[in-house]
Amino acid sequence: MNESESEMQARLLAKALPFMQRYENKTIVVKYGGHAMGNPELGKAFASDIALLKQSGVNPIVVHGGGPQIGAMLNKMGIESKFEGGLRVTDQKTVEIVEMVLAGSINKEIVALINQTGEWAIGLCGKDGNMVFAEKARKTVKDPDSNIERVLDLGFVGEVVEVDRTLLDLLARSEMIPVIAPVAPGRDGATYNINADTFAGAIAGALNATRLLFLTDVPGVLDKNGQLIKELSVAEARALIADGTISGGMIPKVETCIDAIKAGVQGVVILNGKTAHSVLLEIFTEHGIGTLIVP
Ligand SMILES: Nc1ncnc2c1ncn2[C@@H]1O[C@H](COP(=O)(O)OP(=O)(O)O)[C@@H](O)[C@H]1O
Ligand SMILES: CC(=O)N[C@@H](CCC(=O)OP(=O)(O)O)C(=O)O
Repeated sequence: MNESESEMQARLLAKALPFMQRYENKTIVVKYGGHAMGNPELGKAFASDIALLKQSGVNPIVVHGGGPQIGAMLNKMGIESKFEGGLRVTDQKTVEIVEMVLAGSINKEIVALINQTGEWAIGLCGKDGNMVFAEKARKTVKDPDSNIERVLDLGFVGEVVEVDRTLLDLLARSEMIPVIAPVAPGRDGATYNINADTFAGAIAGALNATRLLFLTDVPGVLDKNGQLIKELSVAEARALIADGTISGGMIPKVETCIDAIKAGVQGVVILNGKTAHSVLLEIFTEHGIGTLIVP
């Protein structure tokens, strides 16, 4: 017989009880990616996990993406998505749509899901409470043939330059769970589109978070035989990038993990967002389910 959602929740909850005090009063930043959002049942399970963290005395902060959803909206408006080095080339029209989708519909969808559990979520972006300031990203790429470095003009793609903890510290002492979209203003008055992984890393670093979780579409970092690696030091993670075991989209993700650890996060976990209740299974079980990266 298939287990119902409520039966599954009850079973996981019983297992979680012994571990619930481990992260009391600790900050856990969870990056919820656009690909993990597609399935309504998974979305509900995610919201109930975040609610349970809050009820257990943890300070959960959700940072979300929405790349595929931005792509779909741009498509509707007849605008083509273009990426360079994994980042969306963002002109003025595009940044308006990015803000509308990320800080608008997606942000409110996640807030509503968490609120449906009976908890209180509040939707924000970097602009709210002067939380995050960005500046134009300065990215370069190396031409593989000539080896010449080229500066990329990505338009309104930003890098975080400043995080002010005031609002997040205030919310940590309240009933509210912050849900943050990776959009931030520049000191120049422009609005910047920031990669959600990078944004989550900057927030977690500024708060010296105990854990930063990256929900993705694989169980974690896999070794050469496709087996999950349970724990990695920064040095081991770098070695896996250098020898090609870590490739593609996993490279910037692991690099973001390393940057977050350098910025003061105690441990970063890459885990499968497509597993129901993955947050609960990571935080409230003895060994977690993903790859833990530590200093
Ligand atoms: N060693 C590795 N372990 C796990 N995934 C890897 C590895 N090397 C490359 N990848 C790829 O990285 C992908 C995750 O990166 P990405 O698609 O950018 O994540 P997201 O869209 O969730 O931000 C995986 O789906 C996998 O194809
Ligand atoms: C600069 C840049 O590329 N920004 C991303 C922001 C959203 C994001 O990162 O969403 P996921 O986590 O779902 O990929 C974008 O425009 O798609």
